[in-house]
Amino acid sequence: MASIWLTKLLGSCFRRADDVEEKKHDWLLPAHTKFPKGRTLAIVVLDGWGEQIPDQYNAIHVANTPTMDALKKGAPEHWRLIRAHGQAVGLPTDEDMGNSEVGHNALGAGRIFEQGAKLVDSALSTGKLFHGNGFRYIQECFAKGTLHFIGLLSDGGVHSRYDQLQALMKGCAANGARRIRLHVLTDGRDVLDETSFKFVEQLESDLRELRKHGVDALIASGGGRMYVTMDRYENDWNVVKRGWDAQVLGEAPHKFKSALEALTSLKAENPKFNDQYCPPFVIVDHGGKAVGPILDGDAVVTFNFRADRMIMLAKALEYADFNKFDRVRVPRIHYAGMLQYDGELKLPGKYLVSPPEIERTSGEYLAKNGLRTFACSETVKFGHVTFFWNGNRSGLFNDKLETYVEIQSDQGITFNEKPGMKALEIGRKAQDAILSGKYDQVRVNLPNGDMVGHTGDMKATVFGCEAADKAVKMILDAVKKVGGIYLVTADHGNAEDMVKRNPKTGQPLLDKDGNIQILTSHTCAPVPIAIGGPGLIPKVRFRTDLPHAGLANVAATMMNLLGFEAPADYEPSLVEVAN
Ligand SMILES: O=C(O)[C@@H](CO)OP(=O)(O)O
Ligand SMILES: [Mn+2]
Ligand SMILES: [Mn+2]
Repeated sequence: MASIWLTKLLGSCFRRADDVEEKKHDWLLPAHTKFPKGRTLAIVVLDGWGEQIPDQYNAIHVANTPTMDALKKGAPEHWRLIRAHGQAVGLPTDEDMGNSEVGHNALGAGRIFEQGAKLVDSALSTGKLFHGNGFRYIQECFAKGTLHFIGLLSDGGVHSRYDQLQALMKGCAANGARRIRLHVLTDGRDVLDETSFKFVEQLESDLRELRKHGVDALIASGGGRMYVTMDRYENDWNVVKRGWDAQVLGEAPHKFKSALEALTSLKAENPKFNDQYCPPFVIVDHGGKAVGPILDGDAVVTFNFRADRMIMLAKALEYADFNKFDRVRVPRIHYAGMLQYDGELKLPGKYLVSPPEIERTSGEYLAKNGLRTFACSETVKFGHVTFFWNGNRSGLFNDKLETYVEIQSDQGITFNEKPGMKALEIGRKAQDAILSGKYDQVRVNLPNGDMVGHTGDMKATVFGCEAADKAVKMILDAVKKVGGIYLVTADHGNAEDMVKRNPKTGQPLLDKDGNIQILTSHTCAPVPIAIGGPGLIPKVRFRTDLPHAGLANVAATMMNLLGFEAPADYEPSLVEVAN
């Protein structure tokens, strides 16, 4: 008896040891038979830098960008285009433009995951959303409290989509919500400027419909996404505070009877009015009382599926211990995010749809294989090369092997005011990291094409692209000095197209006053990828058998360039060594 017991025990010990061994083995990347190890690899992501018709509305084409132009001459062996939008990055359709979250997720994870937009679509269409724990949690407040929705009023599909909000409101009403308040953030960044009017009209009509069915449903507050609530990476907490005051406290410098009146009056008052920077406003009743502050016993849903610009608000709503601004009054609420926005912080704790499970990212593999990584950008893009790159996971995998450096972004300005942004500082930090010999991978994001492109200011965007090009040169020079390798790419298009075009002719579209319609959003354009540097062994070239490759093919490429085979389930590497 005892010996059987002992055999079993020993057996299980051995099995456990085997399992551990297997786990460890899983993480070890085999050495590549052709690509050597030990060459510093610089990875540069030009944010918002796509390939488009080379005309006067293409800021990258107009800009003087000798470094990027020289890389292009390496085509087709060392320069090519890859997909950065639609299904290639896990978005619902090929009509969906790319964005930083899905772009950097794909770059870092080496595989295509169904992204938030798609997961929410399916949770809504199957009705699964209304049966989950997150929904039950907010539902507990429906009988006595108000249900508040806070999010981006847009159909851009980058942070949110209006049809999802519609389905959510309807579903909540059908499942018992009796009082609903909307706290809207106007867009103008993923959609054309001043489309806020159209979205507010649509929302008012949907709320009227709900009221007909006995639901007390109203817009309670509003503000522009870049000035109210949707800051990211803790660049400027004042942005979140402005939103808090309007949404929670029911206080704002501007008070109106309706959201449409708010937009119309604010625009009439200020010739520079635009959707992105609309000041905060509160809707009041005839007695001047805010119609929907967030109170004890209420439920709150942040309906954006994208993470970065919801995390700060999620912290303010969820953390008992919070010192970023004076919340004045902290209501006891049931709060759920559309998704969980940060997998490491488990923030928020309750959510309506489970986020994509982006695991085994390249960053984690590199750390497990002892490679040393340096990642850097300025605040507004810092999380892109860290948090997004690592599958929406904050923090380091290994603090002995990784260094993440954030350069503080300018605060309180629109980036056309200082279009150079911190590109040269990022270039300098990358240079130092490369020359130090302390890192195997040095990874940066250069924000100009995107952040300045979003302002719609052509001249400033041209300047910004030139600054980014200079930073690329600084990095390439350092790579040259240490005999390293570079991989330069982008996460999606933006600066290469500054006007809305007729899809058939490619000519710019005019608005009703005859002015060219400015495009502030991302695009569906492919993006360049270039490799090179003295560390690249002879005869390395891009494969020609992957014409539809996208951002997800970059991680395996990078692992090869570092001397490793990529995991078998990663999208294939773009490079080969010719015979
Ligand atoms: O600024 C943002 O939030 C988006 C556009 O909505 O841009 P990016 O995906 O490049 O971060
Ligand atoms: Mn981007
Ligand atoms: Mn952008």
